[in-house]
Order: sequence, then structure tokens, then C-alpha cells
Amino acid sequence: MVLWRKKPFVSPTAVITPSSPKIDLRPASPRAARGYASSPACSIYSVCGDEAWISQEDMDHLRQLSEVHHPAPQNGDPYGKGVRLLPPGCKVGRLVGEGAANAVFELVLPDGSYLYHQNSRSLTHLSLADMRCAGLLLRVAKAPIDGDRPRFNYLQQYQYYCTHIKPILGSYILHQELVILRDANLIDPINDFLRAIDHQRDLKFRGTFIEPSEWGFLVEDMQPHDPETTILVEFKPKWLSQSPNAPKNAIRCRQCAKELYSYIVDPQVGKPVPTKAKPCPLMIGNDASNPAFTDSVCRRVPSTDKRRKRLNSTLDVLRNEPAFKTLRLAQEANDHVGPLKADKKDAQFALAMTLRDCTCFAQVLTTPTQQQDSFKPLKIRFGDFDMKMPEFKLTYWRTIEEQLIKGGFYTADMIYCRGQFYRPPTKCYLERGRPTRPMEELEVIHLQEPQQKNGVDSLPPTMKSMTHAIHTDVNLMEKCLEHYKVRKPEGSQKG
Ligand SMILES: O=P(O)(O)O[C@@H]1[C@@H](OP(=O)(O)O)[C@H](OP(=O)(O)O)[C@H](O)[C@H](OP(=O)(O)O)[C@H]1OP(=O)(O)O
Ligand SMILES: Nc1ncnc2c1ncn2[C@@H]1O[C@H](COP(=O)(O)OP(=O)(O)OP(=O)(O)O)[C@@H](O)[C@H]1O
Repeated sequence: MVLWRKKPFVSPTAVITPSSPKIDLRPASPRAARGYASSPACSIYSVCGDEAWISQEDMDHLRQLSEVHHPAPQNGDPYGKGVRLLPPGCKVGRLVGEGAANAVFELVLPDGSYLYHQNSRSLTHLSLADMRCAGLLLRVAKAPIDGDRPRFNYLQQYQYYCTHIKPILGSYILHQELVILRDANLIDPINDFLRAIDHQRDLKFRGTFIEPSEWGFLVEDMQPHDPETTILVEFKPKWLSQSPNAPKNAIRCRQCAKELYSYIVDPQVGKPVPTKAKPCPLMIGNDASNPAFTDSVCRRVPSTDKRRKRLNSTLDVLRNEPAFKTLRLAQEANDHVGPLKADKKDAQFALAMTLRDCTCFAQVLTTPTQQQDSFKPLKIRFGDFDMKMPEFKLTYWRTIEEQLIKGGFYTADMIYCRGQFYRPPTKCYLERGRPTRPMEELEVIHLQEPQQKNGVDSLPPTMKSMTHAIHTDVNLMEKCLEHYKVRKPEGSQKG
């Protein structure tokens, strides 16, 4: 069972067996002859520096990486020691999941064994199921749809992961390593597979395919090995503290304000209300005790689910995990100024934005076992550290921040639409237990048709509230906000 999964995908198990073309590779190093500890079927390729198939730019990244890892490369780390090379005859199985930029597959070596990561060597005494849990998945890049958008390739991303992310998050980081695909001939078979299951894929990803590349990633498999007792919780923790640019009188954090903004400005039938979309990030990794997190998690599990009570207490434990505090402190340490004042050359700000857009994978027990009677998470890992290019994105980040401030998304107490007041559908930590503002300080988001001029359908005349006119699909918003109707504020009369 997976909760809050961004793009869940369960495909029928299908196995692709690629043909094995002859590719002339440089002789592997003596290390390769010995093979990799956990998988003799997968050799290690030592980059010599003059490979024609590696571009000059990629070679520079590899060189910088080996400098990072020498003179003391970590045990089992591919850099400084070579890169794993997938052999011909590998089988790519289930599509575990896909996003706009990548797709993730199960991978079986030609001899039927799985690949494991560095921490799993000591696990050889474990059962087959437990071994598989310590295994690796294949992550491959998709061909871009919006070709103009600048992207970082896997070598750049891996370098960033090693030099910027790993030192911050240490053992909380999802293990990820480069792998050479050129001998495995997997790209065409993967694309044939994607074509064959296209009708089962998420609508927005249909017709998207893997791009030809010599490089892929092997990533630590976070799928629970026993779905009966363990669930995988997957979500983006986002902005774990308030934006430095938020107004002083904000009653919503950056993320809850952004969720409200997206809900109102881009309304869609069936889009979950912000309270049901994501938990408020201020309730995660926050030292203060806040049982409200349980409330927000509750909504994700049907009330009929027998595990609901137990699951709630499990997730209540999850929010206090030190991993989130580490992530929050890193986000704060790298951004003191917020998008409005950040410089586009500020690499630290870009890092903060990457850390605000990563994914948390947590395996949690739903049933106590003999070995583990509490519901403590079995494993928490952060992944998906996509590099951000401020030269390209700063305008977007600033525009959003300005709209959140000017549109009242941080501060509004109410929404007003065609003579009716509504409670904003958010449940931010900052909204809890705050005193009601006096009438003259109330802030209202006033929803108007795109062609409507300010002033038409105005607020009751006795209300001197600060209003923020937002143009949107008013008919649709009336339906979306149906359950959030409130009486008009005390003291106001209908105009
Ligand atoms: O702007 P946000 O906060 O909505 O975050 C974007 C994400 O939206 P979501 O987490 O669903 O709200 C968005 O996620 P989705 O593609 O919507 O899943 C991207 O991660 C985007 O980053 P990039 O442009 O691909 O580098 C993210 O953009 P930034 O992190 O660069 O702002
Ligand atoms: N290590 C993992 N263990 C289990 N499932 C995973 C793992 N990595 C990715 N997935 C699944 O695959 C999906 C897509 O993977 P990934 O996040 O790498 O794609 P993406 O294109 O970067 O997504 P996005 O555009 O949303 O950032 C994830 O949402 C998740 O469900």
C-alpha cells in the first residue's frame, strides 16, 4: 500500500528481454574481473578518460567526481572505483512509477539476481524478500517534451547529489548511483514496453518515452517487501518553514498559501482541496508538539480501513523523525532572503529550492512485529533532488511569491464569491487557535469572473475589509467551495 504517492502506477508484470548487440567497450579494470561484491553478473567499468562515447562535458563531470571521492572514496561508492555496467540480457520488469522527467523500473540481471546497494552487503543472511527490499531500481530519463527548457543530465545531477546533497543529508539520502547502459541495449525495449502499456499510464504521461542515453541511475528500492505489514508513504515535504518574504500577519505558511493559490487560480474538476492534497509542512519536523498532523493524515485513509487508527499513530511518529529536522535546517541555512531578494547567481538559494522540492519515501509498519513492537518508521529516505536553474526559474519563483502576497493567499481570513462568504479550504499550522481578527482587520479574497471589473459584486458596504480581487472560473469555484460556506462576518450587512 502506498500513501500520498505522487504518480502511482501499477502495471501488469511484463518482462523485456533485450537482444545483445556487440559493443566494443574498453577492457574493464582488474576490479571488474573480480565483479561487484553483491552481483558477479554486473561488472564495474573504470573510465579511462579518452572514451569517444563520453562527451567532453561529461568527462569533466566524471573527473570532478573522482576528485571529490579521492583519496578516500566511501566504501562501495562507484566513483573512484568505477561505474557499474549493465550487461546484455538484463530484464526490465514492472514500471514502478514515472514523472515528467524520469521513469523507474524493476531490474533483474541475466542470472535472475537483483542488484544491491552498498549498505546491503551485510544482509546476505536475510530472507529473499528482505534482500529484495534492499535492492536497486533502474531510473532512466525521459525525452523532454518542452524542448526549450534547460535541463541537467544525469552526470551533472549525480555530481550535485555527491557534492551538495549527500554532505547535508547523510544517511537520510536515497542511495543513487550512476550506471552505464550502453551494453545493455534497454532503451528500445523499454520504449516498446511503454508503448504497449500506454493506455494504462497516467493521462499526462501517455506518449512520453525514454531518451537514448549511455547513462542511467540505480536507486534504492523503497517499495515495501511485505505490503501486508508495511506501507510506503511518499510525499514532498516542500517548504518546512515559512518563506522569509511572507507578510508578518500571515496565517498560512508558504506551502499552504501556494496550495490555496493553485486551487483558486487553476480550478479543476476533481482536484483535491488543499486540506486533502498535502499535510501542512510546518507540522513536519517541527519541535513543537502538534497532534493536528494526525488529522491531516486521517483524510488520506478511508474511515473504513481497519488500519486507520494504527496508521495515524504511525504517521504521528513519522512527523517527529529527526530526518525532517535535518532537511528543514538545511532549507533554512541556504535561504535567508526568500525569492523576492534572492540573486539569480546565488547557488545556495538554488540549493534551498532543490531541498524544498525533494520527495520523502518512508516505509512504516502498519502491524507490530515480534522484533519491532512500536510503529517507528523502518526507513526514511529523501530522493529526487532535481537541480534548479535560478537564471531560468527565479522570475517564476518571484512572480508566485508576489501573487501569494498581493492576492491575500498568505493572509486572507475569508473568500467572498457572488454574495457568499467561504472559509478558505486550508488547514495550516499557523491558522490553529489564532484569535479571530476584528472586522476592520479582516482580509478577504474576492473571486471574480475574468472579465469582471473590480467593484461589481462588491463586498457588503459596511465591511471595510482589505479585499484582494482574484479572477477565476467563478462557477466552478462555487461548486468547489460548496462545503466551506460560512455566515457573513458579524457586523456586516449584505449590500
Ligand atoms: O513551484 P511548486 O512549489 O509548485 O513546485 C513545483 C512542483 O510542483 P508541486 O510540488 O506539485 O507543487 C513540480 O512538480 P510536478 O511536476 O507538478 O510534480 C516540479 O517539481 C517543479 O520543479 P521543476 O520545474 O520540475 O524543476 C516545482 O517547481 P519549483 O520547486 O522549482 O518551484
Ligand atoms: N526509489 C524508489 N522506490 C520506490 N518507488 C520509486 C523510487 N523512485 C521513484 N519511485 C516512483 O517512481 C515515481 C517517479 O519517479 P521520479 O520521482 O524519479 O520521477 P520524476 O520524473 O523525477 O518525477 P517529478 O517530475 O514528479 O519530480 C515516483 O513518484 C515514485 O512513485
